[in-house]
Amino acid sequence: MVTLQLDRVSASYGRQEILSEVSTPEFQGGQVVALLGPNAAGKSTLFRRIFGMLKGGGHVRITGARTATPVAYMPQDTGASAVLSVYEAVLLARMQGRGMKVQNEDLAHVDRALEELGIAALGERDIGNLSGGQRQLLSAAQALVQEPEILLLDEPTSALDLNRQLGLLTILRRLAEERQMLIMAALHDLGHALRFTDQAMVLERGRLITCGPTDQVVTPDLLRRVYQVEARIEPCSRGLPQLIVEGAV
Ligand SMILES: Nc1ncnc2c1ncn2[C@@H]1O[C@H](COP(=O)(O)OP(=O)(O)OP(=O)(O)O)[C@@H](O)[C@H]1O
Repeated sequence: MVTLQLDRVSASYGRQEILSEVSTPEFQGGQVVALLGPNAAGKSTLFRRIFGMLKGGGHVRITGARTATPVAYMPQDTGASAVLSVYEAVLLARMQGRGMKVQNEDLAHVDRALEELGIAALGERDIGNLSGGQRQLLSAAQALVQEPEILLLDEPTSALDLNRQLGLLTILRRLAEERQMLIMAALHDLGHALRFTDQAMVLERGRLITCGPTDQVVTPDLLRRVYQVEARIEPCSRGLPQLIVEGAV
């Protein structure tokens, strides 16, 4: 089973250190981990560091991977400038690192990713003409079609309507279990974190301030200290944890 552990991971842009000695316990395939923290805390920077786009101190330890490139990364902003159809864009993502000889299996994976994310009907559309939410679902399809063992998602639901937010998070939860994939998602919606993730890690000004089971990490105290909001967490009528924000501190 794939595992990911951060050991005193640091990262800088030029001389400015952004991440400082971030260490975590070992996360495992099948888990969904929320990466939390206020704006500019360093969440995207941590993803770039894990993905290998940024170098820095410390170690990103990945063990038990079946493939040479086990990590896929869905960045936050996905401007689409190339003249490609949605289908072609997902196929191109699929072929990254696999050469250009497209097999039937690759096409089947593209179909499945588009189907799973509910955008199969957009296959022929030019990626330049998609709405923000459609583009976000396309990015998720481009990441999933690579069959990653570790999937890093930077605010994957930020442009989606409520129904699609729940839909995407439900699919990710299921895929993590079915494929024993480790998913790490940066989220600003702490209610979603409570509902859909097993573990949570919180960055503040580039430092990890807490990490553990989400229901032990996301507490009124954390919301007050880190996010400066007063909030309660209560079970909804279905017994699921619900975050009720009362206001700014
Ligand atoms: N390419 C870059 N060059 C220089 N500084 C950068 C660069 N990218 C990000 N930063 C800075 O690094 C810090 C962390 O940014 P990062 O995008 O990692 O935060 P974040 O937690 O993802 O924020 P948000 O929730 O607002 O998306 C910020 O102060 C940001 O201005």
